Amino acid sequence: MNQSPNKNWTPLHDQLHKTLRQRKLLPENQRILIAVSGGQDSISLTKLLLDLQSKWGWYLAIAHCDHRWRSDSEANANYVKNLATNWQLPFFLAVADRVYQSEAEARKWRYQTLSKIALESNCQYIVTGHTASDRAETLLYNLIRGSGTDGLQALTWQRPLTENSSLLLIRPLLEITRSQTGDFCQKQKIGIWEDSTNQDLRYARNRIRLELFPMLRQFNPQAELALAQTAEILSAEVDYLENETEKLLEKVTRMDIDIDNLNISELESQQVQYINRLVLREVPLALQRRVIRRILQKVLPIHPNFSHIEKLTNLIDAPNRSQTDPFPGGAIAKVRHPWILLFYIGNRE
Ligand SMILES: Nc1ncnc2c1ncn2[C@@H]1O[C@H](COP(=O)(O)OP(=O)(O)OP(=O)(O)O)[C@@H](O)[C@H]1O
Repeated sequence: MNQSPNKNWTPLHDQLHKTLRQRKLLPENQRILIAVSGGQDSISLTKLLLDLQSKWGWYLAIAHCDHRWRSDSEANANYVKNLATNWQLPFFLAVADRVYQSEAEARKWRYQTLSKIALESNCQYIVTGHTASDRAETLLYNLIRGSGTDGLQALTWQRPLTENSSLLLIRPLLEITRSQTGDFCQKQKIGIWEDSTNQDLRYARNRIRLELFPMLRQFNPQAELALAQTAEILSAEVDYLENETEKLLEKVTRMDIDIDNLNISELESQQVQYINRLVLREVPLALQRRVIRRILQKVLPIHPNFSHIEKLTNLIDAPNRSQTDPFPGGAIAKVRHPWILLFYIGNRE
């Protein structure tokens, strides 16, 4: 890219410009709401987008959510407000009506609030400052908790935020590390609001960042980037597999074989999910497991784990009349060639 006349232009500007162009994340002339916490990542994102604004013709605005969690929450909000004023950007503040008990609850409120502000101000995009470092940490965290490959996708470039509107959440900094945003703020002489809870080792995420990652860097100084790239590769693979699973699921559960001769009166009070073993036998194990997991998600009262999925997958090749011991919630699966019959009580949907 040609050198910009802006003397503060940096390689990070070039990198983001390239990412936006290649991935088509934020098209020209769109209205964009930037979620700004006041930390180095979202501040860097705001400054970078502001500097790129004239090239892309965007409308930009800032939103900050005050969770009222910390004693300095209001000062934090004022800090972001002043920044918006200095940069001549419209500013929206939302203050939580109550103090949410868990991080998950607070996050839910934040995304709902940001969506509302975006819709009211006619913005089609909300952008956040999630970085490659966040992606690497999420990947590790999910890996340790055994979330399977879907959890390993770990933060995607974009996702829809609401069901009935086209509002999108975009994370443009997923190839930029936290140390890069730190350097950027320092060199651009932009102050940041340090969130004191980021140092609190009672939070698992902080321990991963402050204790685990320094160790991992001893094995590979680029550990964060390596993990973030792995998340990127897995993300595309999971998308592909999920598409295939969706198509297969329809075939596997379609009732196009005569089932009249199956004696299922023994469990009349229960519901039955039919699973076509002949179709499943023709596909790779990776897809068998995915289809089985999707069926169990619908039927079990809890999230199916590895052993639940294996138990049912094993019936694909098991002798006729084999059956499993009960799953949580009492569901039982029986083989009645060519079907697996999964008897269960109630329905999660
Ligand atoms: N209080 C806030 N107000 C506005 N935006 C925020 C706020 N907190 C976080 N964000 C946005 O979310 C991004 C990620 O922040 P952070 O990692 O602290 O949140 P998280 O809750 O861990 O992430 P996630 O939202 O993915 O669960 C920030 O870069 C910023 O864009």
